[in-house]
Amino acid sequence: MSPGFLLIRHARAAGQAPDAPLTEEGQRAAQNLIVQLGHRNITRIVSSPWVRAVDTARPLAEALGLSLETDGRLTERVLSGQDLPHWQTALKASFAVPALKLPGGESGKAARSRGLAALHDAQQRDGLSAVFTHGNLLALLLGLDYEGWAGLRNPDVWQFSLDGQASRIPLE
Ligand SMILES: O=C(O)[C@@H](CO)OP(=O)(O)O
Repeated sequence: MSPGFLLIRHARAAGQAPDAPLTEEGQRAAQNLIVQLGHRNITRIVSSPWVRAVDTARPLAEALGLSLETDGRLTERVLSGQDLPHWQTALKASFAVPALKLPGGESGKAARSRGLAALHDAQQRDGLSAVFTHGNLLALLLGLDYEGWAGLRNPDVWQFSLDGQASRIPLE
């Protein structure tokens, strides 16, 4: 059986667009992941291709001498194709009703399913796979509710296994 995953939400970023970069604080936090996580048995690194996720993963990948793979199934879940004035209410509803699909958006159920497929393909027999992704998808993978999502930080790191066990790894 695979030892499982470290699921990591990217460090603080300057925006929500796919090309939004990390802030300076975010860059420092990404560097800090080297000392926070470098001693764990990470043998593979897979990231969402969006800039803020890749740039969070890169320092750790370089420090460990691992290649940085990307997987489009780890990109953020888009809640709606339109700007929603009450997006928190919509997001709360989507956590409560996983099949809920807003126009131009992706249901929580569909997002979770492609995220799990990416994890399935990222797993290693002999070590942890560090998987860098985004807040909403991370919450869906972990099985958190709206309040759990709201409590996530940037970055946030969780140990996770495909049988559903999840525990947060505190960062210093
Ligand atoms: O907060 C989140 O859940 C998402 C929203 O798209 O963003 P991020 O990529 O910043 O985690």
